[in-house]
Amino acid sequence: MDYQQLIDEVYHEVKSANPKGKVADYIPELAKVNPDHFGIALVDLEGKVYGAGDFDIPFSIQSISKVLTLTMVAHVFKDKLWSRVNVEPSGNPFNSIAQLEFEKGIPRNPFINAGALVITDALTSIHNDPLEKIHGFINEIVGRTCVQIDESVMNSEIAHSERNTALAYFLKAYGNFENDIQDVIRTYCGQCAIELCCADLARSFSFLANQGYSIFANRQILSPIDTQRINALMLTCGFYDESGEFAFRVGLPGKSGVGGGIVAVMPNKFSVAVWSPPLNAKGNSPKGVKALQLLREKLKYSLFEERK
Ligand SMILES: NC(=O)CC[C@H](N)C(=O)O
Repeated sequence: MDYQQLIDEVYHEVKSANPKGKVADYIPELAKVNPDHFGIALVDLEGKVYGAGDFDIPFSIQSISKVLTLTMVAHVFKDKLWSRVNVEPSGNPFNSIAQLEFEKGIPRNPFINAGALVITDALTSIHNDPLEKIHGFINEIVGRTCVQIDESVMNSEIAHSERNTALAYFLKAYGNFENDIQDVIRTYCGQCAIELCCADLARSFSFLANQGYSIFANRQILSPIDTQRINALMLTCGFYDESGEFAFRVGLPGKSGVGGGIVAVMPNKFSVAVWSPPLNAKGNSPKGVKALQLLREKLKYSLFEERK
């Protein structure tokens, strides 16, 4: 399969279909991004990068960071972590407060905001400077020092963090939060404000396509079973209340963020990242979803069947 030809075709077909969305503005600083950016990068298991469009321009990874923080604590906490966070799709918006109360402070999964706050809290319990650790980890799995934080996005999100802070207080009220709430919110906003380009994002997720081994870090990041679990979570929960739709249309484990990025993996084949800032009502990028759907349809194999 000629991956460069594949993503060039996808890029041009999506550009001409031009599905519409609206740039997120509930974090005011995010609304300033140029909505016309569009890029795709695919990384094969030898580490070769194939790019189209704005694949080398950094953007705010937002909720995509939740997969990487989960990776950082998964092996430390083993099964104990899963008593603090469930593994079911939420079917609700990513920042729902009602669901957290209804379920007595145990978030539905680690990719909605409440679950991600528990993960960042767990990370804060084991590291003095968790944000530094997150940077170091991402640089390691990308294979170069590339992580930067958009301070204005971070400060904008901290200044508008009422909902996330409310979620953290709910968690604390149910005894599911160990650290200082403002410290954890700061780290959480910092991890969401990390900027990566599509190429580096796809490189950072390569270990999830490779049974937990990162060819960029030259080490096993997760065991094969934990890798399979994180991929299962991405497949069932990676797109908030549109996770079923994404599995139906694309059928790959993936994660979206309100910066307009989506990253997905085809186990044992490649990782791929797409970026287009406008979002649909569920907080996912319509161009990104379309691109991944077309890409999947053009392949002769899927997650569920090998090439004949
Ligand atoms: N869906 C997202 O990307 C949400 C992340 C965003 N930083 C928030 O907490 O609201």
